[in-house]
Amino acid sequence: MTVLLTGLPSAGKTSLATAARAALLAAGHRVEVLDGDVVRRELWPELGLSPEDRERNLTRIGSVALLLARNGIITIVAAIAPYAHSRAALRAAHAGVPFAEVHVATPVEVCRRRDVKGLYARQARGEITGLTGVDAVYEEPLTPDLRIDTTLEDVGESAARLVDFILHGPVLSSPHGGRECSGRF
Ligand SMILES: Nc1ncnc2c1ncn2[C@@H]1O[C@H](COP(=O)(O)OS(=O)(=O)O)[C@@H](OP(=O)(O)O)[C@H]1O
Ligand SMILES: Nc1ncnc2c1ncn2[C@@H]1O[C@H](COP(=O)(O)OP(=O)(O)O)[C@@H](O)[C@H]1O
Repeated sequence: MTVLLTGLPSAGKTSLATAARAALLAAGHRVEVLDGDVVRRELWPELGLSPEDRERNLTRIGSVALLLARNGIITIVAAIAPYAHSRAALRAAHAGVPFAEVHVATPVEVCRRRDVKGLYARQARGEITGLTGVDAVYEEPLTPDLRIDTTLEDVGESAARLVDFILHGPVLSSPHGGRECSGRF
């Protein structure tokens, strides 16, 4: 199964992926995390943040995710993935392999307060432009398989909901592997 965690910078994607991985490993599952920030640095440092490169980034992540997922590894992708059409393409590429889109739906004001990497402050000071959710587009998922607003819970609570969804939610529980195989996409 591939699980895409999509959301704004500082929404909580990396924290949730890391905590969910630990819980799933402890329960005996095989798990990998593909974090946008990490694969960009280690696998394709030539990609920037233009719309074309963001699309390429998700396509490449999707290829790796599919290899892992179809070999029985729970693959958690933590990426901003700002474009609805790129996310739909990722889902479509998983034909026959369970796939779920999880919107880490933390509001931009909360993300700005967290500002883990100082990006919101840098954008406000005019040092960078094209920050997703501020002056670059983030197309909110309209029908995600799961939505997690991290505003009112801690990482452990949100991660527990994510793990429960992965192990017991409709995607893996369905005899057809969730809606990916339902013909809607
Ligand atoms: N302008 C701007 N907009 C968005 N993000 C920025 C920007 N500049 C740097 N960064 C950092 O780059 C990380 C990009 O992560 P992704 O690969 O997940 O992005 S994308 O899906 O290709 O849009 C992203 O990682 P996360 O903070 O973990 O989400 C940012 O830390
Ligand atoms: N319920 C929660 N889920 C995830 N992160 C949370 C939550 N509550 C607070 N946070 C904090 O929000 C920040 C999210 O940062 P990070 O995971 O790096 O975000 P992203 O990968 O989306 O850029 C972390 O400092 C984390 O501790």
